[in-house]
Amino acid sequence: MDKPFYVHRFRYHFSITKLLFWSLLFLSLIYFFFYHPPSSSDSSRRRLWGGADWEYRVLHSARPRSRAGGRVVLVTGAAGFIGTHVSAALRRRGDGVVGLDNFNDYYDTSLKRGRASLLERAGVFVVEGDINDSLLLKKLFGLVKFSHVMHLAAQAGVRYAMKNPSSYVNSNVAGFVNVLEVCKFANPQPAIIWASSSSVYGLNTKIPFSEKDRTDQPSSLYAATKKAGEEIAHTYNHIYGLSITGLRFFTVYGPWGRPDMAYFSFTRNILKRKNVVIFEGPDHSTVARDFTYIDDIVKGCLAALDTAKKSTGSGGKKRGPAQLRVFNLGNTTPEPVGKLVSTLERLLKVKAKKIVLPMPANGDVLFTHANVSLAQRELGYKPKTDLQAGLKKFVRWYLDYYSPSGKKSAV
Ligand SMILES: O=C(O)[C@H]1O[C@H](OP(=O)(O)OP(=O)(O)OC[C@H]2O[C@@H](n3ccc(=O)[nH]c3=O)[C@H](O)[C@@H]2O)[C@H](O)[C@@H](O)[C@@H]1O
Repeated sequence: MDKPFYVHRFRYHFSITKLLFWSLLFLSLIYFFFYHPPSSSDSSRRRLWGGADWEYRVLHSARPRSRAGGRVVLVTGAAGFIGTHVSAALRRRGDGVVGLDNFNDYYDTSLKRGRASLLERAGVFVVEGDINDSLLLKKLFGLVKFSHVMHLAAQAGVRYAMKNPSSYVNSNVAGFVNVLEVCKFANPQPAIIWASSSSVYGLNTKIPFSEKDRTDQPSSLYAATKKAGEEIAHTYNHIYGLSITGLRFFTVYGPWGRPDMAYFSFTRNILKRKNVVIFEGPDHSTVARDFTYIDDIVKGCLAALDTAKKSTGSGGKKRGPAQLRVFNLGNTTPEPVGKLVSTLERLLKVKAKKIVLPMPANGDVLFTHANVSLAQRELGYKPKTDLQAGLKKFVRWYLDYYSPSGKKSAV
């Protein structure tokens, strides 16, 4: 028997509604996943900072212990290796310190979180955010009158630049410009001390490397972005009167160090009985580095900050010439990578499984050696820790940190 007319009509409407419902659901899912990736949206990034409690923590951290003449320092890359040690040292002597770090996953983020917890206990709040986030930087400068910016946030590592070139441009060029842009409008403008690198000497063969030597032959994109930073610093100093000091660090090592660096990964591999690859130069020549211990670097950073003159601009305009400096901070005693390995073997009491390979064309240079006479004259910089003594402290920290009950050592 034929169904009544209204039954057909009802079925027809029902299937149209169903079709509409599923199409809308499908379209909204496409919109959600393709146009709204949850991890990269501005709003989700912004949720990491802001609010009354957050502001209180920033202001509390920024307060110097002695109100008269205390410095107030923004340390970018504060959860990084050098950033942690410098922040802790500034706080120990009574300066106001606010840290900033994006906690990216270039290496083990739990190590970065561990460093930030140490700083937290020392009275330094590490704001989670990116140097490319202008809103965040403006907010921080709106809350706090920073006298100095210690800009240590960067994409580090020489060889990784071949794998992820854009991260170097993003952090070391765009990020640095963003920091300087905010500093130029700040009132008062802060003095800026920032991390350049020994890698700017590139293919320079004149040794030891002096600040007067040529730096126009970078051998890696990492080096090129650090060299670009030095040129950018010149521009902001020239146009806006920002006082800027660049520090060329030479292969810095020590407790709470970077797992991507040779001394750290060699230690891990030796203990795990894995191979350790030692690069050699042409005709079996040794590759050497002017390995510099973290405590010497921290002293150099603090001296650079203490001798930095004030910026001269205001309201984004230059009012007079400002200080522009570059210093080598090295150890002055290059050591072959083979000696790094034999010292670690002795300290760890384990024989390394060594493999010697020709250095691949990966941006590495054969040799670094710092002439630090300028830093000695102007900053009173005098490195005191040799490789053996420095590695001993590193190994002690490493064994403690990675022991089952570890992760408690102080900076
Ligand atoms: O001084 C600097 O400017 C730079 O120092 C280090 O760069 P690098 O000297 O290459 O430090 P490591 O990665 O620890 O390498 C040290 C030496 O070990 C060698 N190496 C590294 C890894 C490896 O598996 N085998 C090996 O022989 C490298 O060729 C290099 O000669 C840092 O990683 C950079 O961020 C920093 O800017």
